[in-house]
Amino acid sequence: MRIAVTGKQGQVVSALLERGSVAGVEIVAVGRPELDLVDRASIRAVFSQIKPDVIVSAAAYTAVDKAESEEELAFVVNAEGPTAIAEVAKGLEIPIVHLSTDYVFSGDKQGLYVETDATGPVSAYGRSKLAGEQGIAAANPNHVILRTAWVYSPFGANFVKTMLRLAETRDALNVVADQRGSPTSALDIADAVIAIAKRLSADNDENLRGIFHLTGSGEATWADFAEAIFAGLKTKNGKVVSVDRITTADYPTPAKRPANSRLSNDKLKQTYGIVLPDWKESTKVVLDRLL
Ligand SMILES: NC(=O)C1=CN([C@@H]2O[C@H](COP(=O)(O)OP(=O)(O)OC[C@H]3O[C@@H](n4cnc5c(N)ncnc54)[C@H](OP(=O)(O)O)[C@@H]3O)[C@@H](O)[C@H]2O)C=CC1
Ligand SMILES: Cc1cn([C@H]2C[C@H](O)[C@@H](COP(=O)(O)OP(=O)(O)O[C@H]3O[C@@H](C)C(=O)[C@@H](O)[C@H]3O)O2)c(=O)[nH]c1=O
Ligand SMILES: [Mg+2]
Repeated sequence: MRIAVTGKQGQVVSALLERGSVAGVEIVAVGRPELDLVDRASIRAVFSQIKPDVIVSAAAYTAVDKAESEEELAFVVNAEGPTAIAEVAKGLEIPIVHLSTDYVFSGDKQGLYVETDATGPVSAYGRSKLAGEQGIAAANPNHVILRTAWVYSPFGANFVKTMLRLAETRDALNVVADQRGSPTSALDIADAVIAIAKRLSADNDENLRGIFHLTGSGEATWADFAEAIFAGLKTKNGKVVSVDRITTADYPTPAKRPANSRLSNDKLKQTYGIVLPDWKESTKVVLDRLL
């Protein structure tokens, strides 16, 4: 099976390239310059040459704060581009698996978010990703939209790498303790995406299509996540960094973030039998590679 995935250096595309060889699946990464999400002509040209069985739409404008001042560009990259890719997939009669985000929700709900809950993004990034979900669903019924969250990995830019970098020069860090979600390893996402892509290309069942939540098991605040990272750092090289637990109000940012980002993964478990490992276990795996 051949999977075309958008982007070249991103976390999820990098994880797919690594995990694809383990799973015996050919992964073809398509990104700039051949495929630029702001250039519709490049989107139409590239996939018919690759002849994939499934397209994975992983490329995105992910700079959450910067998107507040570049909302138009975020919409082109996160909504118009992926919608055009879904149209291409429709023309090729193949499924598209698209990555979306917890940031499509407001964070005001008390419990876990399920797939049918009302969306209500509170940031430009979240609005652009929601528009992407809607465009894809309208363009190609043969789609799976995977809402994940708090992605980290040995690749690209992410919270784990930021914490380790800051730890080089600091003994204590202020980290928000009133936003709750589930850190998710891109390596675990890649394994799930490959399993889902295999099922989709073999089975037309419409129950396999639609929106699914896909996050690491367990939950944490960003402060909990930072503490787990620094616990791993201490074990590895003895460096001690303490976390001062602060509120969102004490950490002003251009973009608002949901206070509650916790997503129920029951639908994915029931439909596909997929459950991601606990975030603490996967954090250790990533720290082992980074340290
Ligand atoms: N990171 C996170 O915490 C979360 C991410 N997601 C979603 O998961 C998906 C994967 O995220 P992640 O791997 O972390 O993303 P990254 O930020 O690591 O990578 C972004 C990717 O998008 C590509 N890209 C950006 N702009 C363009 C463009 N104009 N044309 C072509 N490619 C472009 C980049 O290209 P290049 O290779 O050239 O740099 C890169 O490969 C995204 O859809 C994201 O919205 C969902 C929840 C959380
Ligand atoms: C660096 C730093 C961040 N923070 C806070 C800010 C923020 O609330 C939280 C996480 O910071 P980040 O900049 O990594 O967060 P952010 O870029 O908003 O992460 C999001 O990215 C997009 C792409 C998604 O789709 C989301 O699921 C989520 O992963 O931690 C601190 O409290 N202290 C710090 O030293
Ligand atoms: Mg960020």
